[in-house]
Amino acid sequence: MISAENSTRQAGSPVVVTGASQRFGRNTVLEAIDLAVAPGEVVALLGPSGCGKTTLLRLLAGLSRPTTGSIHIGDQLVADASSGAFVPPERRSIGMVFQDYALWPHMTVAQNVGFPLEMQNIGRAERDTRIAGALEMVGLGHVADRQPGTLSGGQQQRVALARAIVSRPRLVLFDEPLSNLDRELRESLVVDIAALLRKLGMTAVYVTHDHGEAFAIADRVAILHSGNILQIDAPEQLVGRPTSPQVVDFLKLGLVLPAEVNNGELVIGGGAHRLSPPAGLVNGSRSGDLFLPRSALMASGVNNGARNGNAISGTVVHSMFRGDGYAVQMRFDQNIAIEMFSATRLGDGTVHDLDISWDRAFWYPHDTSHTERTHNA
Ligand SMILES: Nc1ncnc2c1ncn2[C@@H]1O[C@H](COP(=O)(O)OP(=O)(O)OP(=O)(O)O)[C@@H](O)[C@H]1O
Repeated sequence: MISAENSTRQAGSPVVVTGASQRFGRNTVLEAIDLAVAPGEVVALLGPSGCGKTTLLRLLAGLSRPTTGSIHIGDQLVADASSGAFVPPERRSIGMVFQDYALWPHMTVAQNVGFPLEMQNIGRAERDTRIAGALEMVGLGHVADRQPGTLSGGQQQRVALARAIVSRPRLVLFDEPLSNLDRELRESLVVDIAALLRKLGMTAVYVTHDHGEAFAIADRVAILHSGNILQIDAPEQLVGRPTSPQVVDFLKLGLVLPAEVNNGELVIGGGAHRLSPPAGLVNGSRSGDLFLPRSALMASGVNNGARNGNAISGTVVHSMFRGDGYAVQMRFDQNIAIEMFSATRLGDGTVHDLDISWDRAFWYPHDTSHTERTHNA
């Protein structure tokens, strides 16, 4: 159990990234990223493999230089592509926690945790007090004299966390820190890390590809896709008001159906489905993506062949028992499927109508003259 009850609250620094891009040869991995992290704020970078999360973290750490743009940590300009200014990692006052713990096996836990303080030439007595304090905070005061190799994975990651915070850095960076741990341990440790960061008021950037982890730890989550930040918002806002179909798709929030608008009707899949949206939802555009969150869809029974503009029919791929009901995979088109919850098993291959609550639907117009997404609430 991590405890921060006796620590003094300290504020981390703000971080401002302006127009930062990263190119490797002809490959642009990050495109003109703007990101502002407030003092004491925890921001998660969430996105699929290869979207540029670690690359952005490495820029913040000073492990690589941006091709364009600049980065401030607090008042310090730590990287600026146009002037060539660059502050190396050891002079940025940052703590880092990696996926593989990166502890020194030949040192004791206390020596590992005290290493950043030694680098800062902090005297022995002060060092010992701070090491003991940091180990206490991560609930590992009793293993100070052990070697990391004799500890469990979860304990080793707590040692790495103690080492990252012991020198009271301005910013703590996490790169998929829980990926090597089993699910139960991940869930408990993420809650503990979040509590510790909040107690200490530390600014943190946390890279993960796990939605649950990002939502549990972050004040705001940035969704990265192909080197761009698609949306950065509080978890509730991301789920409740996604600003693009890509965000919906990545977070698996429901059904995204590309549609043409014809005489007020939404024509989907070349006419396979025809829906009658309420006035105002599609707002005069000719085509777009209709987003129906799971909460906007309710199974209303086996389709009887009749056309209903307020329901969409899908074919059950399979129903899987999940203890409190069934996870049902439904297919609407060759490439469009979602997983839904049903209290009863729905027969494989049967066609069901899903009633649409239009007040929960979103519309993302394709037409450039209608770039705002609309929501019918
Ligand atoms: N030093 C490098 N030279 C060339 N390409 C690189 C270099 N570092 C990263 N890349 C490329 O940049 C892209 C983004 O990599 P990055 O590690 O930032 O992704 P990520 O989102 O962290 O992915 P993952 O979740 O798999 O770690 C990848 O296509 C990767 O191959």
